[in-house]
Amino acid sequence: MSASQIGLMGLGTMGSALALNIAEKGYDIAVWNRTTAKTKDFVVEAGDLASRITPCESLEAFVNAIERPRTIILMVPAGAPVDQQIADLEPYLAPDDLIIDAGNANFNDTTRRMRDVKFPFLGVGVSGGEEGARHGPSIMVGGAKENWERVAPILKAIAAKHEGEPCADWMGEAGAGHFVKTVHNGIEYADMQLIAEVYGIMRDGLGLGASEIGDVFDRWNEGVLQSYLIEISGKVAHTEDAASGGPLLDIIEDAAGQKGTGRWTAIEAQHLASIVPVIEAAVAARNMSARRGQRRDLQDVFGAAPQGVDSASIPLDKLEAALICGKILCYSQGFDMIATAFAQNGWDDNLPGIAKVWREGCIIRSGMLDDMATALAEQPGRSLMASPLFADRLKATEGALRHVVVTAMAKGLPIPALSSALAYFDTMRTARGTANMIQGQRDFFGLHGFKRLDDGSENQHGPWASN
Ligand SMILES: NC(=O)C1=CN([C@@H]2O[C@H](COP(=O)(O)OP(=O)(O)OC[C@H]3O[C@@H](n4cnc5c(N)ncnc54)[C@H](OP(=O)(O)O)[C@@H]3O)[C@@H](O)[C@H]2O)C=CC1
Ligand SMILES: O=C(CO)[C@H](O)[C@H](O)COP(=O)(O)O
Repeated sequence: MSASQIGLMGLGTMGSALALNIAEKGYDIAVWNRTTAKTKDFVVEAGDLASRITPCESLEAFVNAIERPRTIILMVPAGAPVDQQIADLEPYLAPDDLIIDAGNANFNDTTRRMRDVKFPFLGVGVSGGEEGARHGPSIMVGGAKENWERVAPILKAIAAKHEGEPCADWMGEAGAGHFVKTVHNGIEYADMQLIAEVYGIMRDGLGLGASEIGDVFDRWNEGVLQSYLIEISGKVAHTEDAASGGPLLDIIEDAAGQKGTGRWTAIEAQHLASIVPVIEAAVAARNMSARRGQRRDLQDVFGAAPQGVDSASIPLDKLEAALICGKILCYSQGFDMIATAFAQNGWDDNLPGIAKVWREGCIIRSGMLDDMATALAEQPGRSLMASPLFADRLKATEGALRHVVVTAMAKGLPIPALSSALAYFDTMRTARGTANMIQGQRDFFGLHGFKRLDDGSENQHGPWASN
């Protein structure tokens, strides 16, 4: 067989799907996996595509199977496995061979590797789960532009397409690709949490069954909320469990797992002094979900909080509008965070380009992202919330969000992300805030100084009243 055009290491869920996608697009690919048995199984399961795949049992054979200058994709867990794979490859590589880390790396690690790895290196975020990797993911590339240009044809070929346009693009230098993927995942957490909260309102407040809730999500998926996450939420709610004969959703433990990318977004937001409270609320909510024992204990102490809500008091169209409002606010926070990080890192940001790459293939793909790409292009440097289209949508839905938050909170239904979205909106649309009190307190106890509004003078102090 002639040399493969590309190599891929790590034939897990994502790597094997990506390798098949690459082969299907007409590229010859060499593959290697730590556990050799999986490599053998993979080729058997590749069917007709096996003719384009060169399975390798040793790293040396793998590297030698790839045409030079080589391109090698790593699809292994973040952290030490990536460093280990790079170190193991090093003795076999030539100086112009390109390594692509396509896993969910922490962008700080990617920036470090970009500096320390002796070979051209790209940090690439891939989203879409197994199905996306197999048939067209969203691909966010970071690193030197000339390295992106080396692999752009193949990455664009395997990416999802929006009206023919590939959802794969260069996000910027260094760790920019993995940074954008991290914020994507932060938004993914927030979007999922907002959906889970309206599910909770329907289940515990309105007393709807799983299948009825599935119908609601199906209907919403025909409107402004059309998205992959709403679509799969409908499917999850409709699924019956053969063993119990009831909805599968009802017997799934209410403790969410997490691999850490949402947490990375929240941590990075704090480093940047960026404002992503809905994402932070979603990460906290996953953490709270995992404390099942503590929640049971506190329910014993205080009694169960959720009370039924009169169905007339939260009509489903208001709930839909509240979700639309919360979603716009959380995406707005995510885009603001990317803009802040890119400015601090000296990377050129292209927020409309990022929204375009997210339109198809990724977990947060939705109709709304197309509108966001347009809105962000119309007003560069301005928050999505202030764009004419989304300002109008916020004005049209803000009342519903307020109504749902007030009603749900009055009944003790937990809605950390929805309520945080509303608090963010109210804070950010209030020109005269309350931090003058904090500045007064800081100066009172620590002489930290304040700025006067009347004459603009800085670093002013009391005197403060003594009683
Ligand atoms: N699953 C998903 O939906 C998505 C995952 N990702 C990211 O893609 C990457 C891979 O995830 P996924 O395919 O789900 O993971 P899997 O657990 O399915 O597969 C992991 C792969 O990495 C290999 N591996 C694990 N540890 C090491 C190591 N120390 N050295 C060498 N190889 C190792 C495994 O080999 P072996 O067979 O020997 O165990 C296996 O091939 C991760 O970074 C993940 O965060 C990104 C987007 C979506
Ligand atoms: O990157 C992804 C999708 O974009 C992965 O599915 C991600 O690993 C899911 O994250 P978590 O396990 O933390 O929910």
